[in-house]
Amino acid sequence: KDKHRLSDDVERIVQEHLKYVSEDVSHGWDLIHQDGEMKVYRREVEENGIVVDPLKCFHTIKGVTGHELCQYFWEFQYRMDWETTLDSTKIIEVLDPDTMVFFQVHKRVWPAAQRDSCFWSHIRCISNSEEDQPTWLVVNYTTSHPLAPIKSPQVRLVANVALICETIICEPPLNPQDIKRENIQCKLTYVAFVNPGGWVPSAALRGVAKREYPRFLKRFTSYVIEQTRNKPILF
Ligand SMILES: O=S(=O)(CCO)c1ccc(-c2ccc(C3CCCC3)c([C@@H]3C[C@@H]3c3ccccn3)c2)cc1
Repeated sequence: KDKHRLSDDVERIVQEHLKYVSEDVSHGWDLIHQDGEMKVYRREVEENGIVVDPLKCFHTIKGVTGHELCQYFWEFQYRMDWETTLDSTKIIEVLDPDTMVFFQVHKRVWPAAQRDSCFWSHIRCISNSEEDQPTWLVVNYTTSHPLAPIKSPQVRLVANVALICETIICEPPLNPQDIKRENIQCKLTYVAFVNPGGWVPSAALRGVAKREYPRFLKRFTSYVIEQTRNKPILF
């Protein structure tokens, strides 16, 4: 793999997420939303009076693979089909076939000032030998970039987000070619560390997060189920 200027950062953050994903949420996390298989947890954390609550979501989605979920989350061309909280998104640099930098303007959430964000976004397949299916992940991590100048009144968000997906084959048929969508499901873990980048009233931001994250995850997963329904399975 040819290295690029962010290769070491990407490697470090991916390894951090792989360590963190299995940490349990039994201590210090509040279950803020449950809808069927979807469980959304949050820890209340403030840094210099700014709410930076970590968010962790676990979900099991039937009929799609982790590769499919990560592909639709990472690929740029689908972004505005499922993302309803953005005014715009654009790729500003491609670092390698699995890593790009994008710039986004988020819809304004009154009373906060409008936020924009600049992330490197990396997709990766981690094939753990003993398991039958690999783990797929996408990490979105804030980076600065000359083509994403900070322009007031917009406030630059700081975020570290990961979508980590395991694929499970239920009652695998003897011949792998015969696997159907009803035989597969995906265990998804979504973690988001978002610092709004400037002061937002705590109660308002906590209310927005509590409403928007579950909505965002439900909309995204429903979108992927719909898009993949009649397509060949992408393992
Ligand atoms: O998964 S991603 O990487 C998908 C990239 O397209 C991602 C998701 C969400 C955000 C995000 C951006 C802004 C805000 C706030 C901060 C002040 C005013 C807006 C929030 C707060 C938590 C609430 C929120 C949660 C979900 C969706 C929108 N709003 C979240 C950033 C990246």
